[in-house]
Amino acid sequence: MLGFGTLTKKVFGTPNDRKIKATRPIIDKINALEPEFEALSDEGLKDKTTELSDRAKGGESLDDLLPEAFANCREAAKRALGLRAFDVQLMGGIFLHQGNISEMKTGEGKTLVATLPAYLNALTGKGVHIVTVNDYLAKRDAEWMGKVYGALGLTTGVIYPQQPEAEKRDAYRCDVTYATNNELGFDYLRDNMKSSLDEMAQRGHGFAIVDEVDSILIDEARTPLIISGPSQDRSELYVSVDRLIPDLVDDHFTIDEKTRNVTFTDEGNEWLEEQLKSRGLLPEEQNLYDPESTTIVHHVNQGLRAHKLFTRDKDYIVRDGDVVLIDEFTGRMMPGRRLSDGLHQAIEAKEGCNIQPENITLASVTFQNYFRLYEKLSGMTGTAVTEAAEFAEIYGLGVVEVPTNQPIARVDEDDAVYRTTAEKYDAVVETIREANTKGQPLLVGTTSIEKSELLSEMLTEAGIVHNVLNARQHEKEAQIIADAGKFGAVTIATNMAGRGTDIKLGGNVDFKIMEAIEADPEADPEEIRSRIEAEHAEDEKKVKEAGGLFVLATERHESRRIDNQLRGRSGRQGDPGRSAFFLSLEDDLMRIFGSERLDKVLSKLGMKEGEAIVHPWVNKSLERAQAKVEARNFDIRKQLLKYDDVMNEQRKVVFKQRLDIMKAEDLSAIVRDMRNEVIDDLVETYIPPKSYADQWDGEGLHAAAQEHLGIDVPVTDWVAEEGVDDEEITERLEKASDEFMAKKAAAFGPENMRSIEKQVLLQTIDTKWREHLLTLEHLRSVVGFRGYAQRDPLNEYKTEGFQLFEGMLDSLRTDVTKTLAQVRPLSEEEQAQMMAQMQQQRQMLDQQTEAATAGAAPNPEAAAEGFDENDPSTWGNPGRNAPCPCGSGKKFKHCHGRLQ
Ligand SMILES: Nc1ncnc2c1ncn2[C@@H]1O[C@H](COP(=O)(O)OP(=O)(O)OP(=O)(O)O)[C@@H](O)[C@H]1O
Repeated sequence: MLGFGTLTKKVFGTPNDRKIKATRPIIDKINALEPEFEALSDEGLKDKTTELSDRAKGGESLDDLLPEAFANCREAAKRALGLRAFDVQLMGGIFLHQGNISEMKTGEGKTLVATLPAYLNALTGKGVHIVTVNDYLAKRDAEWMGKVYGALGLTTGVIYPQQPEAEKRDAYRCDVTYATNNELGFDYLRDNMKSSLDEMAQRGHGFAIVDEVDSILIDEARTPLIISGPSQDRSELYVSVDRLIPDLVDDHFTIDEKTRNVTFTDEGNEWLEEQLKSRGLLPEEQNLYDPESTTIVHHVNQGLRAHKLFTRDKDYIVRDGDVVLIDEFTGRMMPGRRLSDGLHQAIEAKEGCNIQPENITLASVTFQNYFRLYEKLSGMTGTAVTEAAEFAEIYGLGVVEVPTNQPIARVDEDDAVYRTTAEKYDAVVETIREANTKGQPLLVGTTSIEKSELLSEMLTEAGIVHNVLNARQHEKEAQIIADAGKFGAVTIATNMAGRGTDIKLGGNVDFKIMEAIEADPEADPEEIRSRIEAEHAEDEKKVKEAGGLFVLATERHESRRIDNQLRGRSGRQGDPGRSAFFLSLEDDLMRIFGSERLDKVLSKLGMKEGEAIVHPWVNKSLERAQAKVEARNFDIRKQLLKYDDVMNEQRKVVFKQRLDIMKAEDLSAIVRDMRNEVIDDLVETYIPPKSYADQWDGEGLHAAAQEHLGIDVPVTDWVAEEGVDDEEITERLEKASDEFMAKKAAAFGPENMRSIEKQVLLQTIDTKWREHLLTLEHLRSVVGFRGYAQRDPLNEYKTEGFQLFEGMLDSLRTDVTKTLAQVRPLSEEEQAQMMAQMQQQRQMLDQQTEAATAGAAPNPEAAAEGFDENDPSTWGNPGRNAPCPCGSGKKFKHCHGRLQ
């Protein structure tokens, strides 16, 4: 019987059906244009691009241009790749252009789909970014689809790790740029650490098409991108905080062993405030709950955790003066691993070890916030519906299911559950043997490199010839995939065989042709081509008769999507195929999340050794377990985003200001405004409003003017004058400092002065912003501990985060004014010294950034590594006026530089 819901869907159509129907007239238009575009010459296609682009720039809407643009792009792909986009692909492209997520089943040709909206949107002249999950795909797609854009007269770029700066900038200036989410995010962060516009790599964020959108915007969204570097030495602080901890008594704090958190009681807080003040760790006028106290409170918390929650020889050991962590699951030492947020340093202080500098965040952004920078965002995936709610909530993206071109012919079997891992693997090997005997190609999915190798050993023992695709076999990836669909092939893979792994039944014909040409370079390539194509058709037929590709998975992943992706390597473009999951009660997912009920039911059903239970109920129960994990992860991400939103708003303000400063020719007005605000503040401090003249502190103001503005003016005389008020004094100070700065500008030359102002502004913003990031991190870890249990930590974080931000802007003004008041032309000697220092710093930062980008912990010693004062080839490019790296004490130009 049909439920009421199903019935109404049948009568009115689902919202998805309606969206699909709405594209029909557009697709008809594109199809009707086909003969007209077929008739165009190759040049004609490019001319069409120029025409469409002119019309777009002239104000015609992209929606109006869509049919012609899609028709042109389809024609170009036909000529360049021999692929004619199917109607469902056009449909997927329309949804992308409209800023949706197009859900298209695995193997439906999403790579080609992306070219349609990318081309249309690139007509505006703003670059389009196509985001892939890994570097291999970015490169593959840029090369593959680059032919289509080339035929249309557009340029294609690709971004990759450690790319030379100039090349990277060019790639971003292409019409369409392929890149991974990691590279895009890091480039954005790095750009906002640059000091001039032409050093910036990216040129804005117009339209992005995120391929495999759920993996990028959902799986990876939990880990923020971070560029870090070492901070200043704060060992003294750790030691002073550490001395305080043993004096705490039991009713000062509570400990929660489960969450590994500590909280101070009201009494504890009172005691702490007093102690911190008496030890000079907290200014007298400051309260423990002031936002300014965040950092010290954070360190006290970490000190307390170090003492009460971390036990020597259980959680860590002390070896050669280092604190080395112990893995709680394996009991092994983890040298080199460090606890974050100053906790490791707190333990070092507790053990009297050397305190190593902590790494601080120089810049950070979550993928969620990076992608929200784009004016228009869209995505593609094989499997989004499981996360539709999250896409709508966080990114405002709708998900539309696009029908498949051909009905899916793959048979997905119910899971087979065994009692033990050993029984499972026995069954896996047996099943592989059966399929292999009839020649059906197999892709066997495993969850780790170790497991893939273990299974490989078993197959070798069983005498089954096979290939292994895992990170160790990275180099041979393309070849292994090209062979995986051949008659009788067995390929064991980790989840490297996921998105983008395009396994062709009978093998990859292009590879076969290439091989044949290489084997016989004398022969006519065209002849080889037609011969191999004919042979390949036979191979393909044979494999189809054997049942197509069989995907056999040996474990379920935490996320349903990853499982579906693995299944989707089979049954592409309507091909026959089969998929099955073999599991055991000892699998991680079953142990951790499989409900006890499952266990009971299975034993009731009476599992016998070596026998599997296959029942749809088991599948449902497992999916529920997976859904639970997904829901938990979703909550974590939402929480992360809420906290990150606070920083995100501030980051946007700061990055925008930076950009404005970089763009500005002349910042003297801004700098003067800052100076005047500082003067207002000074006058207000020393000559309080509505106060009597005898309360005025002329001497204080005199000293402050000297310190902050660099001017020595007779303030004490001024305040003694008859009829002089605060306004008058403010004006005199403004005038005096204007004159002082004007003289300075004349000494430097106006042009130099403008550039000094710019550099000082940028550098001060950067320093302040970094300090602020650190304080925000600390704030985040302390809001939860605050004694006010009834307050919402997130709200606390928002309010205090805002106050800290305002405080940062205030101190920014003061610092810029002070620094500019102090700058003076340098002697040649000083200049040389400074240049050398700056260069060293820059090199160090670059190296650290690279290290952080590569995912490795930045190693402060790395900068010195490789440098050898006896070997000029290790010196890089020393400045001509810098001290010679050989250590002679002479300038480079007068020493080794002379040799060049
Ligand atoms: N219009 C077309 N006509 C014929 N073949 C096509 C067409 N579009 C794509 N294909 C082929 O379909 C295969 C799958 O393409 P692609 O790898 O882009 O799929 P996908 O949707 O990205 O799959 P997955 O996400 O599972 O990797 C490729 O071999 C491609 O050449």
